[in-house]
Amino acid sequence: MEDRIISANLMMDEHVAELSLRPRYLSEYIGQTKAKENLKVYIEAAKLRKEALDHVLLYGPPGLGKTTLSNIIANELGVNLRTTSGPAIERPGDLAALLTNLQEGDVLFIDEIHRLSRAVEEVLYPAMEDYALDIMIGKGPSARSVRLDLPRFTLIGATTRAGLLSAPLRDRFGVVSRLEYYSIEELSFIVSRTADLLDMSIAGEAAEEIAMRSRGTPRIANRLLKRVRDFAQVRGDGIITHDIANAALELLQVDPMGLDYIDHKMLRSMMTSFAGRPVGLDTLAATIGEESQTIEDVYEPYLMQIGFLQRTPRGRIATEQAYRHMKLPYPDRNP
Ligand SMILES: Nc1ncnc2c1ncn2[C@@H]1O[C@H](COP(=O)(O)OP(=O)(O)OP(=O)(O)O)[C@@H](O)[C@H]1O
Ligand SMILES: [Mg+2]
Repeated sequence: MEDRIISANLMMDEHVAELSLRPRYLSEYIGQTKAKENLKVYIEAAKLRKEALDHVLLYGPPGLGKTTLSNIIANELGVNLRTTSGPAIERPGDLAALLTNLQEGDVLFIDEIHRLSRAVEEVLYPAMEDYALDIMIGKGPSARSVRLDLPRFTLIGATTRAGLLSAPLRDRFGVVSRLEYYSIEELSFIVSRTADLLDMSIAGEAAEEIAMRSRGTPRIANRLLKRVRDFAQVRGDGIITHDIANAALELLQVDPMGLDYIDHKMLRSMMTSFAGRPVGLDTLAATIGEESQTIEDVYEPYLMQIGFLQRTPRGRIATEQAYRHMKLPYPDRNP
């Protein structure tokens, strides 16, 4: 799954490239109007009052710009950003060390915050609520708890799976923003912006073509653009025309809706092997040889977003639109 060109997850060799493409200020951050407008007000207010920004939870599918947005928030506030992730904080002491090293107003960014252990989470509650750290001194009957004051800081948590967050943790975020898939227009803009940054020459229609096949995800758009550029340099004169973009995307086996062979395999199997009847997640997973979790987290959200797949109480079904896309006859359920 990881070598799918349309995977929204970060690939091994993309870390450095992404750094240079990340917008640094809200004004450069394309789309996500709702989240952006809200944050703009909160950031402005925090700066006016010279207070730390309320804790922020960002959630949504991979590659939509959660990490980017956290960087921007710290930038706009003009404070330091410390970055860590749920799995990296193994013991409560690790978190305590991070917290005591913060300065007034700093942002602590915890990626994959749904993966924090219970014990670590418990340290986080008083830290978020009262800017305090409760530590135990000594052992056995003489042990006592001491409360340490922490600087006023902002926690930004990011997760692709908000449903896995415990209620007490979720409740402690004052600002909760859900990132949405991007429109074709927004993605075209992102593609053009990236092309500019990388000194590429690209036609408007080519940018739009790449945008249409990027599954609403900037990370995928940027990746497709780079692969199309390779093609333009080898097969053409380096300029990305609409024809070159189409030919390259064809070769990369990303169809006009951004679906690849695994999406096709899954849809075709629902349409033929199961003849359009509702299919349970596990059955579907076994049939196409993928894990249920992967289907649920990675393939399904986009297929549902574009109206190709529906979840019903009895299982997953492909919609009429999906049949049309796959050029298969839609089973008539009301003969
Ligand atoms: N609004 C945007 N405008 C322009 N580029 C963007 C935007 N959002 C994301 N990008 C680009 O997409 C890439 C991926 O974004 P980012 O790493 O922030 O996603 P993420 O939501 O943190 O993903 P993950 O869930 O994998 O951590 C960035 O390198 C950036 O270049
Ligand atoms: Mg991220």
